[in-house]
Amino acid sequence: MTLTCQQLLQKHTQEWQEATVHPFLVQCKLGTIQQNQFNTWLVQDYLFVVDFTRMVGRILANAPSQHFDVILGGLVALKDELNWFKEKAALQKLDLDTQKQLTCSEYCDYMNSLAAMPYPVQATAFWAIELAYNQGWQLPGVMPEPYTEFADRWGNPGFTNYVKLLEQQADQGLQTASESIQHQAEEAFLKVARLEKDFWQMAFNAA
Ligand SMILES: Cc1ncc(CO)c(N)n1
Repeated sequence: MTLTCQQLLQKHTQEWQEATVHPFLVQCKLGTIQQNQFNTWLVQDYLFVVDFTRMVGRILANAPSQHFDVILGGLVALKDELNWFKEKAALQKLDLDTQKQLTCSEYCDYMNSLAAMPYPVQATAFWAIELAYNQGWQLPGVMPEPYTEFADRWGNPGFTNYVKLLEQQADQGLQTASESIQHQAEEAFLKVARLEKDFWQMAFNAA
């Protein structure tokens, strides 16, 4: 039996719900999130995306060449995203040269540790990380200013489509993977879900 991304979502609905539905996002939607909470998220997510970009670069190096198109598209989007984060931080006079909080640090360490894992595990984690933000920012519905563009960055239809392509690539990798590798992919999915939940809570705690 081969594992698929959809099976992971069906098997672990509770964990995935906790990864993608959080008071932080609800309060962005309501416009009641505190500036301190939002700014903490902004700075820590920039630091996250720096290490995420490194992870995607390493995944590209392991991927079959048929997967390059989607991954290179992702890297181009990350080039834009990193510059966008810097602009947003500058507008709020936030210092990006800041220490990672513990949860951010744990997430980045985990992404670094994926370097030693087989490609299907990496591709599954990559898909899960992007899906978490795609669904997380999309589920609450249209957000008020100044959060509209944040929700749109990860919730827009083009991003949804990109995540579907990542899913196809992960599924393709899993199709020929051993049971042991499929098990590692499931563990990676659950680890990402837990770290996503903790990341929202980390920012929320800044109140
Ligand atoms: C914590 C976190 N997860 C996922 C993404 C999506 O890239 C992000 N920017 N930050």
